[in-house]
Amino acid sequence: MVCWAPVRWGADAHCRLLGFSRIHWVYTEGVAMLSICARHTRGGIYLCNYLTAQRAGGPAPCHFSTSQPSLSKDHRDYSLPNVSWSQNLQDLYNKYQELSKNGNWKCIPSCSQWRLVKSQVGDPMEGVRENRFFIRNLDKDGVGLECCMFYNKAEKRMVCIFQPGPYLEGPPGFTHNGCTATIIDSTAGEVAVCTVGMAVTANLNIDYRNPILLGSTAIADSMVEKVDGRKVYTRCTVRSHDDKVVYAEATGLFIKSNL
Ligand SMILES: CCCCCCCC(=O)SCCNC(=O)CCNC(=O)[C@H](O)C(C)(C)COP(=O)(O)OP(=O)(O)OC[C@H]1O[C@@H](n2cnc3c(N)ncnc32)[C@H](O)[C@@H]1OP(=O)(O)O
Repeated sequence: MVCWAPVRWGADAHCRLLGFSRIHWVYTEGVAMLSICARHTRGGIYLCNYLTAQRAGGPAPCHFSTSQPSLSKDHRDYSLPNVSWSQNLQDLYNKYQELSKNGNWKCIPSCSQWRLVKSQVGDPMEGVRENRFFIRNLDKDGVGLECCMFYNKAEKRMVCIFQPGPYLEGPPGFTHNGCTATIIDSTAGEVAVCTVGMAVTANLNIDYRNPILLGSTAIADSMVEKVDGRKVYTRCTVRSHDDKVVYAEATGLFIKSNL
């Protein structure tokens, strides 16, 4: 069975989770979302330049990254703790790892997938190209998004514990709302995909309740509310690590892929 997956967080892991044997990587939102959301970050500008250069067939700018992975390198699992993690993030990670021991929760690995793919469905970057894991697209630990997702199949629920870094600044000292939207979209999208198979976002409504301080630890808690044919209705709440502050509430509609 073939799974057509967009370049997303853990898509590879999910395809395996869902029992797909082959994975074809399809370029979808990467460039568009990077140019909107990541433009505000130094790394984002590098990435935009890099992707623009690639599309034009030229070389990547040399300032893109000093630790740019090579295609032959093993993939790194970005969901593992690193030194930039705060104690709060580490504590939450430990909590969900503990909950995973009885099998109710499952930690979702996130990989920086770099694959050689050929255009199969009108890929705008035809030929050989490189794919990156969008929500963790800065190689340097701690400057972008540090995060890890946990899935609960019985509850049709996905949580993403995360810590936004300084390159994700919107209002001074606080997280850009585009970043929060990305986390919500990714977390809700993941639970939709885990529930029905490949699906894409058709609609996302977000109420931003409170700003998220950069460097703080938060949780995006998403669940599937209803499946109606190809339509998957999800709900997501983003709150502080101690559940005291609600940062955002969202509903999302995902449509199961026909492919
Ligand atoms: C591991 C991977 C994680 C995945 C996370 C995914 C997160 C993403 O960012 S995905 C990328 C961003 N999203 C996209 O690119 C999607 C762009 N849009 C599309 O491709 C299409 O519009 C698509 C697929 C959503 C729907 O098109 P299509 O397959 O033709 O279905 P269509 O017949 O129009 O709609 C199916 C049903 O959904 C409803 N629907 C579609 N869009 C909407 C909408 N925006 N609002 C409400 N209802 C909608 C239709 O009314 C229809 O309902 P019904 O069956 O009751 O008549």
